[in-house]
Amino acid sequence: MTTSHTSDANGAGPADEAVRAELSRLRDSIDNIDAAVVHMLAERFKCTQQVGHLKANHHLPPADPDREARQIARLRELAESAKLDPAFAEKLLNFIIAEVIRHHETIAKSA
Ligand SMILES: O=C(O)C(=O)C[C@]1(C(=O)O)C=C[C@@H](O)C=C1
Repeated sequence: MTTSHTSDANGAGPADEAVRAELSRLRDSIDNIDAAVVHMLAERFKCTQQVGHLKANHHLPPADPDREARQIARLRELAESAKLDPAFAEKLLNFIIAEVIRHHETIAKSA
């Protein structure tokens, strides 16, 4: 059914157009945030690669559980004050650190 005051050629009316514009605006911001996350992670991995070489050169173990415990406690507090689920923040950090430890192990094997 087509009614000229609510629909255009695609069956979308003025309200749908506003919704599409809002969705597009929000998605532009999401794309910018995702790009920032990628750039920040790339910088973090540049640092951790250096840590990996330092540890391998000085025969230090790839993982440091005490350091991780401090990082998790700190990140959970930051998450809480930012109204982000602390459990999610912890899972994300653990996911990143697991990848870093894998890199450290690769560096140590090739040293
Ligand atoms: O700080 C270190 O010792 C690191 O190797 C870096 C890092 C991290 O990614 O933050 C990774 C592994 C360790 O278990 C703890 C922290």
